[in-house]
Amino acid sequence: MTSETSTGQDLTHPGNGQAQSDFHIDPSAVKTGRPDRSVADVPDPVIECKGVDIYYGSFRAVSDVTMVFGRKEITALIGPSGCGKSTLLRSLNRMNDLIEGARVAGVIAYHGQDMYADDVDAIEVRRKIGMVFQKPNPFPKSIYDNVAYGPRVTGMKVDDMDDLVEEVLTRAALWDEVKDKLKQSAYGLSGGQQQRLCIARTIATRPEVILMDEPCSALDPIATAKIEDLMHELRDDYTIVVVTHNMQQAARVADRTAFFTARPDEQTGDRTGMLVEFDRTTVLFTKPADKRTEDYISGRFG
Ligand SMILES: Nc1ncnc2c1ncn2[C@@H]1O[C@H](COP(=O)(O)OP(=O)(O)OP(=O)(O)O)[C@@H](O)[C@H]1O
Repeated sequence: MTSETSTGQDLTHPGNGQAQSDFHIDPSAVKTGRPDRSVADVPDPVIECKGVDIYYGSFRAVSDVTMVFGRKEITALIGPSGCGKSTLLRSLNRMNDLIEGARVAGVIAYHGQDMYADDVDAIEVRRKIGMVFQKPNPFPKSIYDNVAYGPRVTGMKVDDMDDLVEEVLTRAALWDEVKDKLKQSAYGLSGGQQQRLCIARTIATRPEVILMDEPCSALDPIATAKIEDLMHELRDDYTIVVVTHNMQQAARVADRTAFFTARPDEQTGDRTGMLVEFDRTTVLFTKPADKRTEDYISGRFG
């Protein structure tokens, strides 16, 4: 079988030109990834990582990551279990601060400012850089109050909360499904609806960046497709970073993809995560520069 992307690249022959019957990426997924939008050669940085190491106590979980997250782009972090994707993601809005013993070395800058500098307020960082988790985790409150919660507790100036709730739920592609039951418990929603509510809750405080940690892994394929559609909608206004185990999902949604792997740390012997390759998604999936990337995306590793 020979399949081609919209750019005419042969997806069954990634990288080295050898036929691979076990190539796991659905070529049509790559083809439909970003047909409507070209991706700049160089991202316009919102968040920059420079020589980032992340530790849990003395264990170095992530080693020497240097990469940028581009404005109004979706960046996917992929790689085998334990390579530090979630650890890196959590460091991008100082969520790791909440984990005992977690520590970041190197620089993570938000619009050029070191977000770990002494005078930076971690709460403010998390307001600008929100996070959506793997398992939908609405508060035990009404649908309305889930959305209103963030603006209320952060003291955000809101002219009309009803308007904000409607706007945000509309933006999260949920309004039509919930507009007649706003006062009902969020727990009455399906998993996919709950996840869209969590996205609504995140954007209610007007962040610039949304971090998503495997946002669809607890969802069925239909709910997953809705979240992916929503991500496509949101990228017009937000910078999104998504951790996913699902390579097809990275190929479908992401402008750029970073592939990580884990290798024994030269200093400690522990397995530490490292960035192998970071490129435009279509390039990474069709012409990976590194053999390890090629092995991973072709299903021969991890
Ligand atoms: N809270 C923690 N305390 C100590 N070690 C941790 C903690 N969280 C993660 N780790 C370790 O850090 C390394 C990276 O884990 P992380 O969860 O970031 O990887 P991952 O690539 O996201 O994995 P997965 O795909 O399985 O979710 C692993 O060795 C893991 O055991």
